[in-house]
Amino acid sequence: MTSLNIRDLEVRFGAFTAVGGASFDAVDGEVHFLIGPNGAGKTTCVDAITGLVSGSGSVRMGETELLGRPVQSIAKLGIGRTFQTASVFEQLTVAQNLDIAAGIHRRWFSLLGARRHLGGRVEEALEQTGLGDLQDSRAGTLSHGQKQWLEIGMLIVQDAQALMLDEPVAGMSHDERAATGELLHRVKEGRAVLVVEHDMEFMRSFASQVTVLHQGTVLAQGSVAEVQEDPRVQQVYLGTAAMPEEELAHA
Ligand SMILES: Nc1ncnc2c1ncn2[C@@H]1O[C@H](COP(=O)(O)OP(=O)(O)OP(=O)(O)O)[C@@H](O)[C@H]1O
Repeated sequence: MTSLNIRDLEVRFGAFTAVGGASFDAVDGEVHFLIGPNGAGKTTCVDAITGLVSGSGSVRMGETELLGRPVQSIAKLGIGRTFQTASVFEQLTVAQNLDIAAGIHRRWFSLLGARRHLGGRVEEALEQTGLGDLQDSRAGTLSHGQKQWLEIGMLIVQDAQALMLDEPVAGMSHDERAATGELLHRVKEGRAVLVVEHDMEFMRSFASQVTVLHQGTVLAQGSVAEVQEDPRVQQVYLGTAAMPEEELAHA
């Protein structure tokens, strides 16, 4: 069972404290949303978990402490991450992108050559992401949403045990958002999924657990209903221009 346990996480940039002692758990079987107004420290938390910035406190995956390890070491331990802008090889096909992510060591000309038998994890990723019909399409021809799914597939083939997704549905159509939410619920089995998100409708529809950050600290945690009913959460969102008007109506 994969469990990410974040305790008293603190990240400073010079004299400024971006994350001031945040604690929360992301466990497998749940899609855990990290929400909060602009500048709350969401991305900085993920940066600290994945080793991009230094932090103090503790981030454990099982018994393993992640803080203090370099980025590559954390990735090798099975912490995968996507960014808002998908980074896929646009000239290569969907299957070739997955092959490369899976670390199949072959010469480039053989990667670019004729179709061959796909590995089991690649097949699994194609099935989970729903990209099976597009496996021979160049990644550059995919829609924005499909590229994000391919990136998630690339984490699946790397056998990532914990997925950190930074605003995965930004710029997606309504249908792509729904498909992404369903994808996250497929991949959450056996994996911890942590989603940084501003889209409150998406969060309400697909969050198993929610942590609300505000000014670098945890304001509230719980189910969607619990955090929505929390007066402190309502105050933070109603007292800020960080959410679009239609979202304020729901907050
Ligand atoms: N490298 C850095 N140097 C200095 N300050 C930083 C750095 N990175 C982030 N910050 C500051 O830390 C705070 C938290 O930023 P962070 O990006 O984590 O917030 P966020 O909740 O992800 O916001 P958003 O939703 O707008 O992306 C912000 O005030 C930001 O300006």
